[in-house]
Amino acid sequence: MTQNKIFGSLLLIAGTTIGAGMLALPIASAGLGFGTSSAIMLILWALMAYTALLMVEIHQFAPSDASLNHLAQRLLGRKGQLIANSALMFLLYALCAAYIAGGGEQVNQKLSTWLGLSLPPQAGAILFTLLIGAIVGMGTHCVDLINRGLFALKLLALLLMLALLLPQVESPHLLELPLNQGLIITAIPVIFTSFGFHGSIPSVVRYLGVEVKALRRIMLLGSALPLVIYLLWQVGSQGVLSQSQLLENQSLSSFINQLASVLHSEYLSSAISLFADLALATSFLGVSLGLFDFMASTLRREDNFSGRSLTAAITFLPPLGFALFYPQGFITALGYAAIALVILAIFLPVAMVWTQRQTRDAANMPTGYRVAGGKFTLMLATLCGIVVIAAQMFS
Ligand SMILES: N[C@@H](Cc1ccccc1)C(=O)O
Repeated sequence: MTQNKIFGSLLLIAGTTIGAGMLALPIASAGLGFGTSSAIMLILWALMAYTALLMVEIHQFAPSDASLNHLAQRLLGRKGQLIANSALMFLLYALCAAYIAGGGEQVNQKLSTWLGLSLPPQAGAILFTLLIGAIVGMGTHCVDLINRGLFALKLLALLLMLALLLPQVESPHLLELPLNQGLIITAIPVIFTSFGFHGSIPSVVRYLGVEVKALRRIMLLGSALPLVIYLLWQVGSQGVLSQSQLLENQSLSSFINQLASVLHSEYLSSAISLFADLALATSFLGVSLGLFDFMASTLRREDNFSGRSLTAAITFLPPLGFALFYPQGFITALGYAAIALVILAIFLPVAMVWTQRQTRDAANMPTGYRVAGGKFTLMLATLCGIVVIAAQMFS
């Protein structure tokens, strides 16, 4: 196993995590203040890193090409497999819906500033979906090539944005107290989704092989990197805008415009807008390709033009429908994604580890690697998952 592969896997995990959800962080945590929102971020990061380690514990006794579907079936039976597949489908649909709504807002914004067109909000969503849908329809190879290029650009735009934004921070903004503690409830699900990446764990295991030590390091570092970047992004955005200014903007494009208007730098506004566009495009490409492949294998359509068109329609029309009804539904859809993500990234890993530990102990098999904390931590993680779902239901 080369250092190169480890580095590649780290980037894969960090790259899936740092998506358009990051754009929602300052909007969703508006009114909470920097201190409270950072504390929530730390807790949710620890939760996600813990369950990623649980997945490593599960993968160690399975073939290196095992998918989530396979693991759920082996450890939890048909019912577990059904739950895993339904949660995955719901997660991918909700994320696509969020990305289309967010991307649509950005496209509309561009059309009005560049061409002076003022189109209904739905037009942007349709254009954005057609563009990304056409790329996904051309196949994995095409998505891979375009995604690599956009991904590299996204990282550059991110670094540039942070480098320009951080010097403008005014520390008094960062010390503001929460305006309303009740806002925590709306913030939790969105922050939780922004730390999600668990769908990529099987791909990393397949790529690296079942190397427990390396996998553990990758899960911890690959999720810690987004944590650092998110905290810097929060310092940047919450340090430039006051809590009440942040609270005024509940849509993506108005938040970006607001940031641009208080920052007296053309470059910085362009870097933020460029990063937002790239984050939306790469997230949507990655997630919709996942959904497309999932649908293609579930429906077993043939791989010809009519088969692919039908799969594309099933992949893109439902989330587009959502975005047409709720053009400002970016944050809302990210919140709903959290429900499915709790099932996939908390409940399933906990249930699978629980079963695996019990069967191995009962049969006196070697324990192998076990994540620290025992039953208590498994139950604590489950409780946190219930809190996230409850927060989404009541917000
Ligand atoms: N973390 C991603 C969302 C995501 C969740 C779960 C799996 C994959 C992606 C984002 O910020 O956009």
